[in-house]
This record gives sequence, structure tokens and C-alpha cells, in this order.
Amino acid sequence: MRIYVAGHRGMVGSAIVRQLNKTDHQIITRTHAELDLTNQAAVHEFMQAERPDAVILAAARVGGIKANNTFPAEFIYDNLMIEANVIHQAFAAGVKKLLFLGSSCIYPRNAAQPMAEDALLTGTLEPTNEPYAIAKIAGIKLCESYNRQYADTHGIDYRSVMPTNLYGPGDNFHPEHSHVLPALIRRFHEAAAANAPSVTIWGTGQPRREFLHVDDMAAASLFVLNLPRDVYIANTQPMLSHINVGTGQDLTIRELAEIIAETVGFSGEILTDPAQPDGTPRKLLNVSRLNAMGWHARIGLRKGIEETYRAFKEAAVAG
Ligand SMILES: NC(=O)C1=CN([C@@H]2O[C@H](COP(=O)(O)OP(=O)(O)OC[C@H]3O[C@@H](n4cnc5c(N)ncnc54)[C@H](OP(=O)(O)O)[C@@H]3O)[C@@H](O)[C@H]2O)C=CC1
Ligand SMILES: C[C@H]1O[C@H](OP(=O)(O)OP(=O)(O)OC[C@H]2O[C@@H](n3cnc4c(=O)[nH]c(N)nc43)[C@H](O)[C@@H]2O)[C@@H](O)[C@@H](O)C1=O
Repeated sequence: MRIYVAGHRGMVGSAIVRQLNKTDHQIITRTHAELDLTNQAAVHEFMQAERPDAVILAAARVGGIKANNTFPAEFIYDNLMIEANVIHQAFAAGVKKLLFLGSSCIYPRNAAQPMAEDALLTGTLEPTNEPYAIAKIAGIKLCESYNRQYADTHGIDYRSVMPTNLYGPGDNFHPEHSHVLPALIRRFHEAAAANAPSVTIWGTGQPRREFLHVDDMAAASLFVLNLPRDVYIANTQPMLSHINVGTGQDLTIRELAEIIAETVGFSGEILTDPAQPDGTPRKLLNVSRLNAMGWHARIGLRKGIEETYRAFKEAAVAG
């Protein structure tokens, strides 16, 4: 098959390309500079010209809690436009197979834990990333709606996976705009190098998070994309149309910080800054549907953090 990977240079997109390179599929890519996915006319022209057999939508405006809180307009606008353009123009170009990547932040702030797929739209969202979450919910509903209207007449089979917090090589290590795991790898690394007496983490350190390695996410994405249609439909009833992807285990941010400190060799004090937002208190995914279909996460958190730290240091040396 000819598969277009949107966002192929991102952390998830590049992991998906690494896995696709082991198959005989032909991979189609465009960089952000070559094709701005918020530009409807450009996406239309690209899809009409390329007409891929399948699309994996791993392109998005992505960031951690502070980035979401600082740039809400960009997070909702860019992601709505990317999703609407890629999903509709794929349909217009006759693409029958598409996989959309959402996020675990689509679920209500106080959803029962672990959060199952049917918790969607049952309560209010976490304010720090509500704009992004609304855009992601719209992506799920775009796929679900094109399936409902065009599955029988056009063979449309657009699927959605909901990743938990992801990490790994190719992550964004920006000190302010990144997610917690890469942010703390950078901060603890710099503190160890400077022999600093302490490191301060944002918030109380009490929120709990689940972390899935990006290579596991890439494997899960291709697993779901390749599921026989009847198996996918049977496991996303009634009209849930999305499948959670995670490890099924979580830990507190402070426990994460302690693992990262140990990994980078920092032995100073870990302080908290309650003036910074904690965000959702907990967002552990119920991954029983995916597990029941035969997929399980394989990369442990400590090993994954060690590998990510190596990748961070290699990237720093490469400049
Ligand atoms: N990282 C995480 O913890 C989680 C991620 N996800 C989802 O997984 C997917 C991938 O995330 P991740 O790999 O971490 O993100 P990255 O930021 O690493 O990658 C996103 C990619 O999308 C590209 N992109 C962004 N905007 C545009 C645009 N307007 N036109 C073309 N390309 C664009 C970026 O290119 P460039 O950098 O050149 O702008 C980049 O290559 C996203 O859908 C995200 O929402 C879900 C849950 C957790
Ligand atoms: C994947 C998911 O990611 C985002 O949700 P989030 O999980 O809340 O994001 P986060 O990883 O940035 O924070 C997790 C926790 O960690 C604490 N924390 C401590 N110290 C740092 C720190 O230095 N940086 C960051 N970013 N967080 C820190 C922080 O206070 C919070 O309690 C959504 O934007 C949304 O995009 C989404 O889908």
C-alpha cells in the first residue's frame, strides 16, 4: 500500500515511519514547510495528486500543560484545521483507510479511573487543555461521521486511537512548552551537570500520569490500522469509533521525577512549585479493549527513560 504519514518528522510520526520501513509499504511524506496542513487548498491539491491508499494522521499542534495554557487559540484552530483538511481531502481523493491520533485528554477531568472509551462526553474537560481536547474530540467525530455516512457507499473506514502521555526519542525537550517527562530529563540533566543542590518540578507532584513509549504507540497504531474491519467495528460499539492505547499503569509526577533523577545521576533535593498548574489529577486509560484484541505495551518505563535520556544526550552532542 501507499501510505501517507502526516507529521512524519514528529516523535510519533518518525516512530511510525521506522516501523513502516520494515514493511514493503510505500511511505509518502511531506514536511510542514512543504505542505501546511492548515491550508485547505494545498491539502486538496496534494491529496488529488498523490491519492494514497491510506493516511496516518500524526500531525498536530502538540505541547505540554503550559503550552496548552499559553496558546489555546493555536491549539484549537491548528488542530481543527489539520483534522478537517486531512480527513475531508482524503475522503475527496477516494482514500478508504485512515488512522487519526487523538489524546487521552478528551475524557472528563473527573472521569472514573481507569477511563474507558465510553467516558467520552460524559463530563466537563480539564481547563488547561480543553481547546486541544475539543479539537481532538472533533477529530474522532469527523472519522465517526464519515464512517456512518459513507461506509456502505464508499467503503470509508476511518479509525481513531487515543494515546496516553507519550515519550521517547524525537520528543520535544523545550524547557517551557514540552511535556513533563522530556522537560524533567532536560532539567535534571542540567542540574546534575551544574551540581545544583535542588530541582523544582511544577505543581504539587501529586497528579498521576501514564506514560507509553512512542515505539509501542507506533506498533499499536499499525496494529489498529491493520485490524480486520469487522474486528474493529465489533470492538468500538456503540459508535464509539475510538480505541484507547496505553500501558494500564500510572505513577505520580514526583515518583517520575525520582526515576529521572536516578537515571541522570542527580542526587540533590526535589522541590515542588504549587503556583504552577497540576492539570488533570489523574488520566489512566482503560486499555482492556485493545488488550482483548491482542495488543499489549512492551517497553517498561525505566528502560524507556534510559533510552530517551541517551537520545537526548546524542541530540545535544549533534547540536
Ligand atoms: N506527545 C504526547 O505525549 C502525545 C501526543 N499525542 C498525539 O500524537 C500525535 C503526534 O504527536 P507528537 O509526535 O508528540 O507531536 P510532534 O510535535 O513531535 O509532531 C507533530 C508533527 O506535526 C507537524 N505539524 C504540526 N503542525 C503542522 C501543520 N500545520 N502542517 C504540517 N505539519 C504540521 C510537526 O511539524 P513541525 O514540527 O515542522 O511543525 C511535527 O512533525 C498528535 O496527534 C498528538 O496530538 C497524543 C497523546 C500524547
Ligand atoms: C499528553 C497530554 O499532555 C498534556 O497534559 P498533561 O499530561 O497535564 O501535560 P504535562 O505532561 O505537561 O504535565 C503533566 C504533569 O506534570 C507536571 N509537571 C511537573 N514539572 C513539569 C515540567 O517541567 N513540565 C511540564 N510540562 N509538566 C510538569 C504538570 O504540572 C502536570 O501536573 C496536555 O497538554 C495534552 O496535550 C495531552 O494530551
